[in-house]
Parts: sequence; C-alpha cells; structure tokens
Amino acid sequence: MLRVALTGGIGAGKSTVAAKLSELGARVVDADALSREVVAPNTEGLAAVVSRFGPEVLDADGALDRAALATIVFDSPHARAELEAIVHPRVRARARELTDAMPDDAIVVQDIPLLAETGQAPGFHLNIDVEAPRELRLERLAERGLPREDAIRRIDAQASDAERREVCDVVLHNDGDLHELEHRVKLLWDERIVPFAENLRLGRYEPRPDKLQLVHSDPEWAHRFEHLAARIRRVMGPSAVRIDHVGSTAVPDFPAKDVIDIQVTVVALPLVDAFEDALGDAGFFGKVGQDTPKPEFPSAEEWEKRFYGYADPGNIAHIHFRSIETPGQRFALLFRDWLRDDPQARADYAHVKGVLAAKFDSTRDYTEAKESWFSTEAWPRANRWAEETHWHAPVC
Ligand SMILES: CC(C)(COP(=O)(O)OP(=O)(O)OC[C@H]1O[C@@H](n2cnc3c(N)ncnc32)[C@H](O)[C@@H]1O)[C@@H](O)C(=O)NCCC(=O)NCCS
Ligand SMILES: Nc1ncnc2c1ncn2[C@@H]1O[C@H](COP(=O)(O)OP(=O)(O)OP(=O)(O)O)[C@@H](O)[C@H]1O
Repeated sequence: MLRVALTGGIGAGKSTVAAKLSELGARVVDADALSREVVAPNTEGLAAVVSRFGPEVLDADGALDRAALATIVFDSPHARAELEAIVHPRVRARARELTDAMPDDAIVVQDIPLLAETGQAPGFHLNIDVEAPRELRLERLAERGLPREDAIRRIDAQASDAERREVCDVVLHNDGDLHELEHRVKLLWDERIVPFAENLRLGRYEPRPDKLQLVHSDPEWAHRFEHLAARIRRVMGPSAVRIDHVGSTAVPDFPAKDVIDIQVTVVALPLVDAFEDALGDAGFFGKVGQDTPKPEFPSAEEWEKRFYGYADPGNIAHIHFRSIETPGQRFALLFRDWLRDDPQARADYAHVKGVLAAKFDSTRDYTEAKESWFSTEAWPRANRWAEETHWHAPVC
C-alpha cells in the first residue's frame, strides 16, 4: 500500500487535487470529513466538545454549530489546541480503520490540512503540498462563502508555506486554472505515484539510471536526505545510532549523480536484518553489500554492509547500513568532510569524475573505474588530512 499525504493551506486546492487523484484511482481519506464524522450528533466526540465548550456550541437540532465553535477556536490557540486534542486522536483512529480495510495494493491519499503541524509526514511514503498565493486563496475562500477576516484568521492559525514545503517531497503549484492543476496532478500520478506503488508492490527499490548523468548541485538534495532520514528514524528509532548524508550530494556546490547517499550506523549488521520488514513497509528494500577492502584493512568481513534503496522514482537513494567502528563507516564520513574542507580534493575528484564520465556511458562501469581512485588516492590523502586536522566523526 502506497501511503500518500496531501496537505496545503486552507483554500490552496487540496480537496480539488484529492478529487482528481480519486478519479485516477486513488483511495482518498479526508481528514476534514472525518473531523465532522467524529463530532456528529450522538457521538462521544460531540459529548467531549460540549463538555469542554458548553452547550452554546450546539445548534437548535443538537448538532455542532461549526461557525460558533470556529469563532471560539480561531481566536484562541489554547482553545484550538483543546479542540484538536479531542478531534485529532479520533480522526487518526478512523483514518487507520479505513486504511487498514483497504487492499494491499491500494494507493491511499490522506488529505491532511495539518500535516506539518502534527509531524505526521515521516509516516507517509510521499508527502504532497498544494500551494497557491495567499490572495488567490482568500479570493477562492470568499467565493466559497468564507468571510475574508475569518479566512485570514485561519490562514494565520496554520503552518506557513515554508513549513509545509520543509516536510513535503512534492509541491503542486495551484496558481493557474483548474485545467493546469489537473494536468500537473495527472503528470505526478503517471510519472511518480503509480511507479512508486508498483515498486512497493514488487518489493524493489528504484535503481539509479544506468545512463550516467552528473548534474550540478541541487538544493533539494539536503531536503531529500532529511525526508528519508526522518522515515528511517521513524522505523528504527535509536537502533539507528546515527544517520548521515554522505557522498557527493552531501558536498555543497559539487557535481553528482542525482542519487542521495545515506549512511546509517548500527551497532551490528544483523540488527538491520531484524528491521527488514518494517523498512520494506516504509519503502526501503535491500540486500547484503560489500565495500572494497582497503590495503590497511584487507579482510572483506570488515567491509560488509547492508545496501538498501528507496522505492520512490522521484527520490532515488542508496542507504548504506554499516557497523559502528568499522573502517567503511569511518571512511564515508571522513571522505565527505575531506571534500567539504579541501578545495584541492574537490577539484581532483571532480576532474576524475569528469574524465570517467567522458569515458564511460554506463553508471556501473563509471562506478567501478572510480574504485581505483578511491584506493590509491582518496583513501591515503583523506587519512593524511584527518591526521593533520585531528578530524573526528562529527557529532550527529
Ligand atoms: C473549528 C471547526 C469546527 C470549524 O469547522 P468548519 O466547517 O468551519 O471548517 P472545516 O472543518 O471544514 O475546516 C476547513 C479548513 O479549516 C482549516 N482548519 C480546520 N481546523 C483547523 C485547525 N485546528 N488549525 C488550523 N486550521 C484548521 C483547514 O484548512 C480545514 O481544511 C473545524 O474546523 C474543527 O473542528 N477544527 C478542529 C479539528 C481540526 O483540526 N481539523 C483539521 C483536520 S483534522
Ligand atoms: N486552480 C483553480 N482554479 C479555480 N478554482 C480553484 C482552483 N483550485 C481550487 N479552486 C477552488 O477554490 C476553492 C478551494 O479549493 P479547495 O477546496 O480544493 O481547497 P482546500 O485546500 O481543500 O481548502 P480547505 O483547506 O478549506 O479544505 C474551491 O471552491 C475550489 O473549487
């Protein structure tokens, strides 16, 4: 089951995107609809609301007077937090019931207005933020009958666009007409959501492109690392002793393949195997891996690792699980910090990559050819740099 979260500020277009995704075959769970259901007449949720806010939030028929309650809670963060404490747990319980009842190969889209505010993003394989300019949102809400000052109060009670972008993998801009929005949703569905769901169903990660492409440094790389690290941390907790962004994408302004390299340090590799199912459920699939032994450490055993990939075709990533205190675990951090610190190291490595990229068309051949530079050049020079600078693995 591919679990997708859909968020966005009020009036940004979440419901419109959700409707289009439903048309394309997604199963939509709408938090707003559930937040009405759990406080419907004769529910214990409504009783809890009345007990906290008094009968004045009921209308003549004994149903919740939503406008009256909105006036109270959008004027007081404390009152809003108390209402959320009543509604949110019930909404999440209902959402879990609904998704648990869905087929394993379903693409489930949860429309969650408060995704950023509630820290739920790492529990989803893909987080989508629908964005529209504030003024346009106010106009749309006015057309929907929400007075401007009420809409402003709600917008100001929510996370900012920047905070939503921080936790989301995709931003869907909804500043055009409906046709443009629907086109963007269809493109995302065909090019990312469906292949992502297929990879999950088959239990496979998205392979790096065989055709070698070195691209310029992308500011999104740090975001992509953070999103993946949060998902791994949610699965493994303290068993992931540290999670580091390593490799070329972790070096500012440095060319790299568009593949995020992550090192997860564990106390012992069999621990990773114990998390195999939970990692798979989160979209990470892998196998036993082996780094190339270096002269000072000839034993292949010291270079064993677990090599995982992520199933998202829009966020290709290699996860290297290594045991703490092994030469490979140390070298991944040392190599990154040497590149970050030493301009000559960056120039030499960029030159080698450029020469090899001109020579080899396939990523595999390129990677294998790079190995000799690692053993003869990078390994001795990085270790010399470590001694000269008294380098130690930075605190994570
Ligand atoms: C205050 C209530 C009764 C007002 O009802 P009303 O019908 O006017 O709004 P509705 O529920 O349809 O929400 C419309 C939009 O308001 C915004 N909104 C709703 N609740 C909140 C909140 N707690 N914080 C920030 N924005 C909110 C969202 O963008 C939502 O999509 C209602 O919003 C509510 O119960 N909110 C608390 C529960 C909640 O947090 N719901 C959000 C989804 S879980
Ligand atoms: N691109 C667009 N062009 C014109 N109207 C739009 C567009 N996108 C959304 N709308 C309209 O704007 C209003 C708000 O959109 P929508 O309900 O999808 O926002 P929302 O993010 O779900 O809001 P809420 O947070 O209140 O649920 C709706 O009436 C919708 O039909």
